[in-house]
Amino acid sequence: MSLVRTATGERLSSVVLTPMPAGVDRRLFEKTRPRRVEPLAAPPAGSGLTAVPGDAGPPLIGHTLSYIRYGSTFTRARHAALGPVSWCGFVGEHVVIAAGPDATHQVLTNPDKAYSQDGWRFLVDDFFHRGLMLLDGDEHRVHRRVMQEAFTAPRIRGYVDRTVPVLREAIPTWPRGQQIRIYPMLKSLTLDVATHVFMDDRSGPEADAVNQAFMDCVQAASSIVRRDLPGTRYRAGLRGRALLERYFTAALPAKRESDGDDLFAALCRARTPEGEAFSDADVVNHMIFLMMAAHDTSTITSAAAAYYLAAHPQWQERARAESLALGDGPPDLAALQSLTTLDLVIKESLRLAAPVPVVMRRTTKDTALLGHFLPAGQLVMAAGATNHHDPAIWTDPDVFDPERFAEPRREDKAHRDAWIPFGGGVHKCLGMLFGSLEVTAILHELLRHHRITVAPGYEPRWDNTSLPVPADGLPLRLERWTDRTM
Ligand code: HEM
Repeated sequence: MSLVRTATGERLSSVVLTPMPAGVDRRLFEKTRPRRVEPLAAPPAGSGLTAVPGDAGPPLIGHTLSYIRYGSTFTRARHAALGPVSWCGFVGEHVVIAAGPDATHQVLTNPDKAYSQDGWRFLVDDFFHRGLMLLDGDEHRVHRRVMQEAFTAPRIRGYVDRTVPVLREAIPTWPRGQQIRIYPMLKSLTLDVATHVFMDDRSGPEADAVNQAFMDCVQAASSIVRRDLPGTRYRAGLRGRALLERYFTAALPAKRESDGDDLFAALCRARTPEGEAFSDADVVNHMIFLMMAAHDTSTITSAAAAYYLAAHPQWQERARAESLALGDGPPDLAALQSLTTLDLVIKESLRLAAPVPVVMRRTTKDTALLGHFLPAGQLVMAAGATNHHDPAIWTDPDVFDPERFAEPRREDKAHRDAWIPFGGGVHKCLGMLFGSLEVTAILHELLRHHRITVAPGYEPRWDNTSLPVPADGLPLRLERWTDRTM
């Protein structure tokens, strides 16, 4: 795999994402359709199972580049062409795509303990080693129970109270009357929130080095060159990981003594009623993973929601009216939860632009998925974002229509796995509540100060090299909201 990635080159994704005229793009997408459908592995005789259908795609790289360019449009097309269980060539392996609510449900709930998190470890272990999402079985259960102590309602209330001042300081100063790339601005903001809320208030050169190390780890996790070679993102990521380990290890003794209300202090103190607690190494590993899990996903969600609010001014006005009605004081958890229009808009943004469109697993033994045979050691991609566009569940699935989440429609209730941006089963996102509140607080502050607009006809393009991020930084404009000049 590393050879394949080395051969394809470090900056390939930017070439793969080159904008093209719609007709050319359509023809290019046509080429990703399975040509010669082949079985993945022969089912055991007499098992009654069928082979998974699919195709490897171009030699060595398989369909990796198609996924980078088309993301969940690619997995949806595979679902339409080959059904809920198919396979394709991907990052030098063959991956099974589990698409649609029944297939994802079985993989995520994992009733036969046939799926492990090795699908993630294979991609990101060098940088997020022993993060909660990378653990399995009893070890994962114990670590999750301990970590839950840092995500109780009172703790989350405290994190929200630490988040809001960071947003109120930054967002009103964002430039108006010119095009801004909202994605990098939100990324820097959510990284500030994460350092403030998770690690306590820090500033100065050390904070900058720590933030840079996080960004290096995130970039390295999706780099095409997977070797410690000079000048590569991968080497920068390995160095970043080493710096983070040193930083958190050095800060740990003081944190263990502190009674702070940041997440780092909370993890040091976390203890289950049975007395289970984290070792020093556990706290360091979890902090590094949590910083990544928390800020990238919130950035993508707030960027997508800001775009949809800009593209749908009637929803923007409706959400703004509720935000203004809250008054000028800093909102607490209850106030943020009362913003029902933003809640609908965020849910619809998470449906249409899921920040984690697929989750990775690997089979630990031969198993069956919806009547198909999966051999042991098989890489599996549970493509939850395909469910978000299923016409059997959603009316006009490609249309932005937040009302679909409101009573009496509640289209999300059509199936347990209809809407799964936070995953499902034992690995379901532990930061779901805090992440949603953070995004709500960001949009609330944006709406209180600015009107958000977007150029007519603009369509976001997503780079799916790792989590989907706007390929062009998502150009929007901020105006004074009292202006009627849109
Ligand atoms: C909109 C924001 C977010 C989205 C869409 C999101 C999505 C996800 C998804 C899909 C998973 C499941 C991965 C899997 O099954 O393999 C996950 C796991 C996780 N997330 Fe989030 N996440 C978000 C925000 C956050 C935040 C803010 C935090 C922490 C403060 C967080 C912490 C975690 C943790 C610890 C796990 C691993 C859980 C486990 O393995 O038991 N996430 N997230």
